[in-house]
Amino acid sequence: MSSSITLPSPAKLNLFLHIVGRRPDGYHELQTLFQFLDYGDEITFTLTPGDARIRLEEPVPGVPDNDNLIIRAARALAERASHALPGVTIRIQKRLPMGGGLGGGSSNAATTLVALNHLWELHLDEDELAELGLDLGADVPVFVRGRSAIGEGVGEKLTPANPPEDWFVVLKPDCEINTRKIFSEEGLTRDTPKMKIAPAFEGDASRYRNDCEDVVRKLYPEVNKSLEWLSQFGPARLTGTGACIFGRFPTESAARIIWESKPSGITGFVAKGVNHSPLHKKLTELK
Ligand SMILES: C[C@@](CO)(OP(=O)(O)O)[C@H](O)COP(=O)(O)OP(=O)(O)OC[C@H]1O[C@@H](n2ccc(N)nc2=O)[C@H](O)[C@@H]1O
Ligand SMILES: Nc1ncnc2c1ncn2[C@@H]1O[C@H](COP(=O)(O)OP(=O)(O)O)[C@@H](O)[C@H]1O
Repeated sequence: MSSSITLPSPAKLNLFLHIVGRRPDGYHELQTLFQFLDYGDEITFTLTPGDARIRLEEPVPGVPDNDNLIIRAARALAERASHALPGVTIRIQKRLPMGGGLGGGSSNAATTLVALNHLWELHLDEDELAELGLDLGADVPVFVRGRSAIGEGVGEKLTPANPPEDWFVVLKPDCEINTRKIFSEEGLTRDTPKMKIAPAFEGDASRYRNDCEDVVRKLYPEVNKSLEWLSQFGPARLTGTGACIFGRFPTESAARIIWESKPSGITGFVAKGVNHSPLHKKLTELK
């Protein structure tokens, strides 16, 4: 087996996000529809026999290595091994904005768990990896499992879903949003009635909301302005707790026309929504 592997670490969108209650520990209970994008970071893992260290070739700017979810995921997995493991050097090509609601950090953690389970030949099954991932972040399990899904609880109870694989214009307003801050806002909607989730949800996600959107629009005028602009062309939403927003289009060319006309100074990208994670697709091709 090759001792080096390069794998995608895709973004997710929350096509809708309802807050349906609060747990005794203060965490919010959600109902959210996750879909992956065929766009994200890329991570290369190279085993280093003779050097037991788990290290990043270069730090992610602003994230100390010990806090980096890639390192934390690799260490958590290594603890599960019953024998000495070769070390690993990890290189990340970061494309996803941090604090964007695209799940970049969680996706990096999931790609690390899946990649090193393979390279280290640990044979943990999907349930075990998802459980390890949940300790790192609520969004990690859906990235480990790699199928679009409705998330309940804090996002860890997953029911597979098949939303249409539309094209998206994703815009990143010029601000970083802290998830904790949004969840502690007094004015946040926390009592959206729970929906009954049918298996293989295929409904029209644009009929549903993101309950964080009103609060985020009020606190971050940049997000409000971008949403107003994108909404002219069709349904537009916030993903997660922001800051990124997305508009949905039936074809790539329709999305690109809007992307080309965006106001100057806004960053972002055009990507396709996919119900099977590019991570798992690539891994299957390699096996
Ligand atoms: C909102 C979502 C939707 O996909 O995504 P992002 O916007 O972060 O991408 C996630 O549920 C984000 O979950 P998670 O990754 O665990 O969030 P963290 O940044 O660890 O949470 C920071 C803090 O927000 C609060 N928090 C988080 C999640 C949740 N369901 N209820 C909460 O009350 C808690 O106080 C927590 O300590
Ligand atoms: N590998 C990583 N990539 C991105 N962020 C990371 C990583 N490891 C830890 N973090 C921390 O996680 C926070 C949330 O990042 P991210 O998951 O990209 O955003 P969001 O949860 O809003 O989608 C960052 O602000 C950063 O401090």
